[in-house]
Amino acid sequence: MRIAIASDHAAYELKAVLADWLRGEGHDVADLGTNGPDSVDYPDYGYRLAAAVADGSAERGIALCGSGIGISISVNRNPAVRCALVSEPLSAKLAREHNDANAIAMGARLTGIDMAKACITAFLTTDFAGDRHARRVDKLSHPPQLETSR
Ligand SMILES: O=C(CO)[C@H](O)[C@H](O)[C@H](O)COP(=O)(O)O
Repeated sequence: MRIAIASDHAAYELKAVLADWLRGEGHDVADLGTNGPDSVDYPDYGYRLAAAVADGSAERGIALCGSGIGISISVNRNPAVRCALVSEPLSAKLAREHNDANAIAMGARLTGIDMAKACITAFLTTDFAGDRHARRVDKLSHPPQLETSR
């Protein structure tokens, strides 16, 4: 599978471990940075990851920061991406089955390597269940217009 992976400085070491592991599993991995400990801003990497998923160059995205929160928020600013913040495999499985998530986010300061691998395995091997969930996911692409303040 074509997978894009990106992180801020808080998660670059976890990203490197996961990218190597995914390549060893036979996946085509695009590492979108960052690649060192220098402090960077998670939205820059979240937006980059989201663009790769949205334009189809990646089928799935994996976003990492210290908690997973900031980068998941930034990835989800792209309307073509449904990014689930997960910390255990059942959530990753449900994100696929019920939400057709095309990205997951995790926190390197909260989630260890083995747990991150278990989440990714569930994310990559679970199909979308469709049916009633398809109706709901479709609504995510058509949010109501928000009233503008006067
Ligand atoms: O966005 C986050 C929290 O919501 C991430 O955990 C960031 O990695 C974190 O904020 C970075 O913090 P730092 O003190 O600049 O390393």
